[in-house]
Amino acid sequence: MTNASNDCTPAVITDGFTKRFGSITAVEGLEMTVPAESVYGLLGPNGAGKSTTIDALIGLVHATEGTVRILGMDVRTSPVEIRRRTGILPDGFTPYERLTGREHLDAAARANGVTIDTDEALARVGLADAADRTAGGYSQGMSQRLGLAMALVGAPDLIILDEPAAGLDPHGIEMLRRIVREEHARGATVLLSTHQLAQVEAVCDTVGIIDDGRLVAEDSAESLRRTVGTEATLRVRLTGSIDRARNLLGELNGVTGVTKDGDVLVVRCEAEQGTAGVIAALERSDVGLESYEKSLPGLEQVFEAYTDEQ
Ligand SMILES: Nc1ncnc2c1ncn2[C@@H]1O[C@H](COP(=O)(O)OP(=O)(O)OP(=O)(O)O)[C@@H](O)[C@H]1O
Repeated sequence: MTNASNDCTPAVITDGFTKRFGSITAVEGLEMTVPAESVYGLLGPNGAGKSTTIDALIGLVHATEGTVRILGMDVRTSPVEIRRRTGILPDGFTPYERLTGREHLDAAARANGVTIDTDEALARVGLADAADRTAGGYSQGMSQRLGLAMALVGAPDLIILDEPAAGLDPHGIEMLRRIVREEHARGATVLLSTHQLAQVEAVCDTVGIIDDGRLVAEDSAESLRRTVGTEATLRVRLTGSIDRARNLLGELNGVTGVTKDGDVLVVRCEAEQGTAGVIAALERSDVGLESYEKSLPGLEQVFEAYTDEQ
């Protein structure tokens, strides 16, 4: 399959994409750009418009207004070529009950005009032992694993995963993350849609946040974190006097607040760099530093800042 790394055309561009269902506007004027070779997380609360957007990318719904381009091609005029170069795990994937896992993969390979090592493809998603069982007897997590294996058939340039962690146990989630990283490393673009922040935090380098049908933020995960502040927090345990430590740190440069939370001292610093000074000051003093935990702004704060979650 064509390697997407040959050019830097964005893997997905939507221009003013709007989708209405009767009087309901599911998505409005979406301007989304998924850079080539990125791992892009489309994040949003329930009903935000994620699935409608993904459905438009994969040709399941047609735009009421605007355009959608995948790998440089318009979804309306090049559906076959786009389909050939794109792997899809749809939301709530359900396999054919009467076909085995192996038969599903063989069918996907035939449809893509490629030959694959079916055993290896099934082993990669942890289904080696269930290869010859009919999928009607698969659990939700096993079905999801099969859907993922089908999305990877033919080493597509763009892999679109809608709520890929649904039904997966912790081992399955670890497998999913490993596979996303491996596909990214071979040059594929991965677009995953989810309302689970942990999935995005773990693998995505670029994030789009959709809320109420509109893209409210899109940037690198790092830049988005910076928009909600650089403040770092230390939670410190001491063997000595917590009040003495509080007085000591209150005077320190770069410290914006010192409070008590039970027997834990909570120290807020302007930036991460300031935390080293706090630790050094505590170590030099006689307050007996026992342990500390550091936390930085995460995507959770970004998500809260950009969406009006109730
Ligand atoms: N076929 C449809 N007919 C009518 N309304 C629809 C249809 N599909 C989606 N909608 C509406 O469009 C809005 C966006 O729905 P969508 O499924 O795209 O959200 P989502 O972000 O994927 O949500 P979730 O995380 O809950 O899956 C919702 O208000 C939904 O009710």
